[in-house]
Amino acid sequence: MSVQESYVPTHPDLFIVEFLPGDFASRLISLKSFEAGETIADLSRFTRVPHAAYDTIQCGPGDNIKYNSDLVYVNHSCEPNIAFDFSSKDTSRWHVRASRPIKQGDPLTYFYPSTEWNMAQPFDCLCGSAKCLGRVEGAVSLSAAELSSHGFINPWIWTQFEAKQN
Ligand SMILES: C[S@@+](CC[C@H](N)C(=O)[O-])C[C@H]1O[C@@H](n2cnc3c(N)ncnc32)[C@H](O)[C@@H]1O
Repeated sequence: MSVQESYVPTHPDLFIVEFLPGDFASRLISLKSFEAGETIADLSRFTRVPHAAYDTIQCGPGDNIKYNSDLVYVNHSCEPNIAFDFSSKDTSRWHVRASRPIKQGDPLTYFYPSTEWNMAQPFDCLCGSAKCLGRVEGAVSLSAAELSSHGFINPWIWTQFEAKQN
């Protein structure tokens, strides 16, 4: 059975996965409109995993989680429309929110270096934005200006960045 055939939506009221041919070409589409700053979903389904992979997200240094949800299909964009916020010490407050207005039918994207310090699977970005950085390897390879011009960045990434400077 293919991934598509065995797919069971985790948030059928919020998202739909658009399965596209090619490696890692699928994407997550919003079924609703959101205002900038609006919370879209909590991240309560996550589980911690020991190693970073293409389908994990970093919530702290050496701290990787699996979403266990459709959110794994959110692609990177250098001009993203959502943000994953791991800034609270209380994990029940971790959430994903709209970083700019989102219309029903828009693909959902976030800026991967906002959570990924050093990515397990770097790639050449196809986001098509005028602000595109090209190669996406994680925050470790970005300058302060590059890091600060693509929306929200998780505080622990800034902490790593400052440590690297010193
Ligand atoms: C967690 S997956 C996202 C869902 C993925 N598109 C899929 O079909 O499974 C992350 C992978 O998607 C691909 N990807 C995500 N955003 C991309 C982008 N802007 N340009 C090119 N590839 C991207 C990369 O291969 C990346 O390692």
